[in-house]
Amino acid sequence: MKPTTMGETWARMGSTLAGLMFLWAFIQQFIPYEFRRYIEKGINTLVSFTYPYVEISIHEHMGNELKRSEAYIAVESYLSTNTARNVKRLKAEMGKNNKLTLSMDDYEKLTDEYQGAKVWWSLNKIIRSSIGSTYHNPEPERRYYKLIFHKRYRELVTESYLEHVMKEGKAMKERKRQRKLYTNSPGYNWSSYKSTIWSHIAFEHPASFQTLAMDSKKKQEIVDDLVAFSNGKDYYAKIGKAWKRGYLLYGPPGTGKSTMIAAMAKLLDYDVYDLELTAVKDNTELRKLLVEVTNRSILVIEDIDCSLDLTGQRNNKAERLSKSNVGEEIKKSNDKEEVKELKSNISKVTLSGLLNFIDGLWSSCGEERLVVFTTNYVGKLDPALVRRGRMDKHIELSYCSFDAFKVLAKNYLVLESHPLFDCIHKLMNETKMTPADVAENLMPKSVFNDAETRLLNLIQALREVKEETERSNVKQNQEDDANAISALLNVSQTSKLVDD
Ligand SMILES: Nc1ncnc2c1ncn2[C@@H]1O[C@H](COP(=O)(O)OP(=O)(O)OP(=O)(O)O)[C@@H](O)[C@H]1O
Ligand SMILES: [Mg+2]
Repeated sequence: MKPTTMGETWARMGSTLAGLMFLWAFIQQFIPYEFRRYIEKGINTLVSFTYPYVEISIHEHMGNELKRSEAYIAVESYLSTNTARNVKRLKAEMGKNNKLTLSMDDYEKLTDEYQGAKVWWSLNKIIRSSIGSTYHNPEPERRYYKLIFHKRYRELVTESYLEHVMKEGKAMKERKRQRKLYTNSPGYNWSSYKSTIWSHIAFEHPASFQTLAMDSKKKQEIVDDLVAFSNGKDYYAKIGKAWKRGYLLYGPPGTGKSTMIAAMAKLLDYDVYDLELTAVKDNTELRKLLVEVTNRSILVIEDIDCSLDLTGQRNNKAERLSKSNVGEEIKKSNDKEEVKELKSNISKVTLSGLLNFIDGLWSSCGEERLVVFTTNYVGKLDPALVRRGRMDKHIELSYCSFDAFKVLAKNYLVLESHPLFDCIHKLMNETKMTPADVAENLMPKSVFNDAETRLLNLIQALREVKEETERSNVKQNQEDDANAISALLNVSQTSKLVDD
């Protein structure tokens, strides 16, 4: 690619055209309408005769498509290769390994050569005027690339060059890809200036399946399942199933559910979309969000039991107001702003709306996607939500086993074995401690903490948990005995009354 040499030509052509337009605007008011149509038609024919160039536009969004066009994304990465050298105004974005990826800025142009043919690319935008735009909520912008080439290269460009651009662009995008963590913001005004309703940051979570503490056989089974899924394009097409898979991760807090999601993303090199369901207004907004999710990604809904009420109406997470309370509050309130805020607390995301995306007709949009739900209380979930086909694989993450402890010891202490391991093994069979708590005890608490001190800390903590469990078991037994005795006494008193 070479820097544009067309600059002056464009400028000259622009001013000539502007002059002609002005002249035409002036004289057309003296010409009757019928003649004007003929003249305009004639001018168009003349221009197409004399203007030897062909133009192709590639829009970021086609028609009513909600997703960014794949062709646009491919052109963007194809042109980014030599952009840094050839273009003066650039946009920078964080790429792989903390390196900046550069692409051309709006209204920049550059020249490319392909098999002896010269072509010109430019990045333009259309600002659509809409009612109600303000400084904070400006007009929506629609970007598009324009490709210009001489008509004698029409065949070469349409049949070979564009294919080359698509292929190279997609390959470059994949090479430079930095994994991203996306999230949705509450009450987002999606018609505004941003082209996407997800916000993202670079995703560089250090967790991997090597560092994940769990039963090694179970871990291998999950890894095999994930790898088979990511290589399963042809298989899924053959059996007529959308190329996606659902995982339900359940278990007590601190057992590694979120850590496993990070490990999954690292293993498959996928992006993560962390969907905060309580921030989604209704099913329409949910649909807009989900069609924007890119391929090769994991859609995550954490704590699904807290996000969605199983009657179909969303629960307000934590202490938010319940629907009936909101209704009461709205009636009482005189403040318009407060009423607006209270109304926005009423959500309309339904269970059926969510299910429709997981395996309804909408699920077929996009491919190579994992859907992961996490919960602490698997029993609370609606069977419809977690049945196979929706959540294909159910994975229980539980308290730390000795096998899992060995992984943590390797991660935190770089130890494969130690004489204290036997004692820990025995205590772990008798107690329940989460991997998060085990990991915390293995962390250095000062610079002088060696591996042995940290193992002793863990033993101490395990003993405390064991004693606490025993104490609460004794208390529970005493309560049970007391309840049984009072029940017996009640029965004997009743029978005495009956006898009397
Ligand atoms: N199985 C595990 N392997 C390695 N580290 C773990 C594991 N489980 C927990 N941890 C450690 O404990 C911390 C908390 O774990 P994590 O956030 O994955 O738990 P969680 O199951 O998602 O909990 P919650 O249900 O509260 O969301 C992690 O940062 C990690 O360091
Ligand atoms: Mg979690």
